[in-house]
Amino acid sequence: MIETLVPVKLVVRVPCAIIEHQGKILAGQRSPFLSFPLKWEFPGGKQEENETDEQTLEREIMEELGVEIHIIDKLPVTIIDQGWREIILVPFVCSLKTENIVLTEHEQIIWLEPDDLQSLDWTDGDLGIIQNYYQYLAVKK
Ligand SMILES: Nc1nc2c([nH]c(=O)n2[C@@H]2O[C@H](COP(=O)(O)OP(=O)(O)OP(=O)(O)O)[C@@H](O)[C@H]2O)c(=O)[nH]1
Repeated sequence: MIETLVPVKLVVRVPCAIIEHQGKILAGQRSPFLSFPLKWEFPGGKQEENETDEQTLEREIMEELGVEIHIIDKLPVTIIDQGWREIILVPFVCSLKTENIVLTEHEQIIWLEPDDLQSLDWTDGDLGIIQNYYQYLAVKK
């Protein structure tokens, strides 16, 4: 019998928020000291045990931006295969329930018109999320 060792791949589920406010969308720039330094992302983070996607998102947004959000819609997931791990990005369209943003992790944030989102240097996978968001907006019209 031939035995082979099948490497186990880490799977990380990451709910993230496309936050709409006054016609603009929030993008966050990652810290220079973390993975994907200075890349742009939709705020969010890794799911913890026994959390729903929505609970993770509300917790992460409170931790990272200090605000509460309304979750409006869920967009298709995007999977990023990094070889050693797979990141399942779960994007939600959201609005702000409270508005006083205090940054605890991001280098900076920026509010952009939807059409301008593609001008930033996003983390892998986020351009797919942006395309899905455009389709969502087109159907909503
Ligand atoms: N929140 C968020 N994370 C994203 C996006 N795109 C993307 O690839 N990611 C990746 O998903 C993971 C989110 O985990 P995290 O927010 O806890 O960040 P982290 O730096 O502690 O994670 P890491 O050091 O394990 O990479 C990161 O590796 C991040 O780079 C995105 O749009 N939003």
